[in-house]
Amino acid sequence: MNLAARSVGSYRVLGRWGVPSGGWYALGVVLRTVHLAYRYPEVELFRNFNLELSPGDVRVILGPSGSGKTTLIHLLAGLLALQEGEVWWGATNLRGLGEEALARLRLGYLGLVFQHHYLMPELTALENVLVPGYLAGRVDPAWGLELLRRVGLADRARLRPQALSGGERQRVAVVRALYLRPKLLLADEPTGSLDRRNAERVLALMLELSHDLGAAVLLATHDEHLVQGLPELRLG
Ligand SMILES: Nc1ncnc2c1ncn2[C@@H]1O[C@H](COP(=O)(O)OP(=O)(O)OP(=O)(O)O)[C@@H](O)[C@H]1O
Repeated sequence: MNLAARSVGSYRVLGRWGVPSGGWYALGVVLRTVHLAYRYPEVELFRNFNLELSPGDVRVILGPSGSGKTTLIHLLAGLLALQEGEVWWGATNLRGLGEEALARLRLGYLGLVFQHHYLMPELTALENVLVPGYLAGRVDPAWGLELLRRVGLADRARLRPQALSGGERQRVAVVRALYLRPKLLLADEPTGSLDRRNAERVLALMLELSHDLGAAVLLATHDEHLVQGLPELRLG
């Protein structure tokens, strides 16, 4: 698979044009970090971390185990309290948002994929895909089925996770994350528990579907080989 040949949108660096933060400029930005820093008592993970994603952009966060990838994804998702710096989703600064406002915003704005699929075992593949729809009051089985078809799983829609392969489960998780057409997809080692062939397939489908739905993608992984050719930032 030649990922380098895939359309990955534009790659821009914060401050390249010296444009000030906020205002009209923020409308075209899906995710922005400004001087982000994080440390645990024993270790500083990153400092002055600046990142900007526009609609359709794809960026990889590369780093070895323990370099802070998961911590960074959690900060960007608003799942971990900020220490220093800012995280913006479009024109909204996450700092100062209450839990309830953040949860409401997250539902429509953000898709999340983790190494583990976190599918609900008692629900079918299609029902799992529809879970965000129930939470947001936007249940559309035809759309869920269409997305499953896009990742080659239309004939698996009525099966429960235990009847699916690892790669199939992860494709369902990707579809669930994209069901509400989020502006931003954050993926933390989404292929970490798959073999090479399945990892490549899941990654390719995730990028293709995100691209078609207009979502910017930030993907954290330690696997340099898998993401060769995609624009990257390094931690650690
Ligand atoms: N709650 C915590 N308290 C103290 N240290 C922590 C905590 N969570 C993570 N760490 C440390 O911070 C560092 C970064 O952890 P993190 O999980 O973000 O890295 P990672 O790059 O995602 O690693 P991996 O690829 O192994 O999942 C590690 O050294 C970890 O031990």
